[in-house]
Amino acid sequence: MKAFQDCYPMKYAHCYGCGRENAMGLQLKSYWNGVDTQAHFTPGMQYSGGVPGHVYGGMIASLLDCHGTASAAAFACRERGKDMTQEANPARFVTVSLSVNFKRPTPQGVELCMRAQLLGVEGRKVRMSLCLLAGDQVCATADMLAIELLPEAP
Ligand SMILES: CCCCCCCCCCCCCCCC(=O)SCCNC(=O)CCNC(=O)[C@H](O)C(C)(C)COP(=O)(O)OP(=O)(O)OC[C@H]1O[C@@H](n2cnc3c(N)ncnc32)[C@H](O)[C@@H]1OP(=O)(O)O
Repeated sequence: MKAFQDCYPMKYAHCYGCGRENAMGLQLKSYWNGVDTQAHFTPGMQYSGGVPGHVYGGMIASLLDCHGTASAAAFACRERGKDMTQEANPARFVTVSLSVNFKRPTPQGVELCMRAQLLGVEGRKVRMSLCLLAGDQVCATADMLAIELLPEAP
């Protein structure tokens, strides 16, 4: 299965969180999970929060952010009757609003799962509900608004 981020043109493949061309980055990969989307990632021990054994909150926000923008593009393509993974130049989205609710400490040393659910597409706007799980425990939830970038001038 092709990851959403692997569909970004080379020019947009350098994001710290999800760019496949960023060797120092996280290289997050997002996929369909039925009608929703998901991604998995195990943060290294350097992403410790203040409490030993707990993941840094900024890392949690980054994982939700990058999974969210990729999901926004996939959801928007689907709403338009297209398959993002088959598009040569798919829609490109950026985050304008991300509100994270840290519900419980996120443990280090385990694979985390990020999920996104579409709430609605309105023109260039995609609203989503996201969550981050460790095993079956929801550690964080988020509301996100992503906006589609206008097509580049030739
Ligand atoms: C920058 C990178 C480029 C490359 C992209 C490549 C993409 C493929 C790689 C993806 C990689 C993933 C990356 C990880 C996720 C990030 O971290 S993205 C980086 C963080 N986000 C940003 O830097 C976004 C900064 N903001 C912007 O660039 C511009 O405000 C935007 C979003 C392009 C919109 O500007 P615009 O095209 O001039 O549109 P504008 O008319 O201002 O707004 C359109 C609509 O959005 C609404 N809106 C705009 N901003 C907001 C806001 N902050 N809150 C609420 N509503 C808003 C407006 O009210 C308007 O609504 P309507 O009036 O249509 O109802």
